[in-house]
Amino acid sequence: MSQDTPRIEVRNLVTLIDTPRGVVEPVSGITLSVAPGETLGIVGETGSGKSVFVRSLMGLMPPGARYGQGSQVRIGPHEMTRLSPGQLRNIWGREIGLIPQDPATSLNPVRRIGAQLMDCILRDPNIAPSQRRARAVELLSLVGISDPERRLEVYPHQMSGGMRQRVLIAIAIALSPGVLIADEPTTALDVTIQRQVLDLIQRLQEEVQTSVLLVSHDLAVVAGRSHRVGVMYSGRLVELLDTASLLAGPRHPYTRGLLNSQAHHAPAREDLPTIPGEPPDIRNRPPGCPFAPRCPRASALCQARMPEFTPLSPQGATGFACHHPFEAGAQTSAAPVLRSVS
Ligand SMILES: Nc1ncnc2c1ncn2[C@@H]1O[C@H](COP(=O)(O)OP(=O)(O)OP(=O)(O)O)[C@@H](O)[C@H]1O
Repeated sequence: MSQDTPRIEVRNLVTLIDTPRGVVEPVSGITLSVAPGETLGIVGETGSGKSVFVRSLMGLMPPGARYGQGSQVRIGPHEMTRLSPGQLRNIWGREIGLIPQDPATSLNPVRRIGAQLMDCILRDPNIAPSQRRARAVELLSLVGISDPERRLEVYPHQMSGGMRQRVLIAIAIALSPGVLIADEPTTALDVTIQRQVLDLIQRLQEEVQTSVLLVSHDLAVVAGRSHRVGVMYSGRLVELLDTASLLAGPRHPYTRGLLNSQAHHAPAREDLPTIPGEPPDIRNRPPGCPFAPRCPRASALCQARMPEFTPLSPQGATGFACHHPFEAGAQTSAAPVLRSVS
């Protein structure tokens, strides 16, 4: 596999979930790839399908969920949609590491930090049993935990939320996976700690050339840290753009609305409207573009037909799905606000 081969390659990913009220499709035809050493941000409102998407990438499907026909998810050399549970468990940690949302519930409360780290380290055939403790100390130092020898002996409740999140990052990188998925890694943390944790993920990404998928409902969190940003709406990828284009003026009206709504980070400004209305219920999606009912530019065409993804660069590394996109670079008044917070 060459240096340039994407580490993550997703083609037409559809995730279906059987529910008592019928089948729902929280992830609906997503295609994207992530290069070695690249950080791709994934942003979308609550319920847009981000969590089901990242779990589908890992083969960690919710109960009752399955891949739609023709879905492809390649992580490194593995086609995830075809693996057995045993094969998947072997890949988790080695090829793909997950930094979960909530450090408070993701660690075992009754086991010491060192023991939890050791569970991962002992899966590494290159680390001799006599070196495992040293490796645990090294990992805690790497994620910026001071006095690591002593911290191996403590329980999760004896650490702050930010420190627990660092431990989870140490666990995620213990086997040096080529891909790290950070699913809302800072939602549960206060703003200063948020920044430190994001800095840490970025530093690890740069030092080790990991590919990172950084998932957040908050565009400001991903904008300053990602090479490209994918915008999800109602289970679909509506825009995929490089960060410079995001700040210069996105093409999709939803991305613009999202950008404008980020003004909540700054003092209220009347010239930055938020998006009126609610996303559609996925049990009852409109036939055309799911954003049409809220979109100021929507026409009869949008109500009737879902727009195709229009690629703007080779292999669809960037593009948008909209019948009435904004002109490239057409300014939005929110970009300076976003630039100042990321
Ligand atoms: N196990 C499930 N059974 C049925 N529907 C589900 C299941 N899990 C998720 N969904 C639905 O799929 C949609 C997407 O959910 P998902 O949790 O992926 O959104 P999200 O963007 O990650 O939101 P949040 O930021 O709140 O986590 C939602 O409408 C949700 O109700």
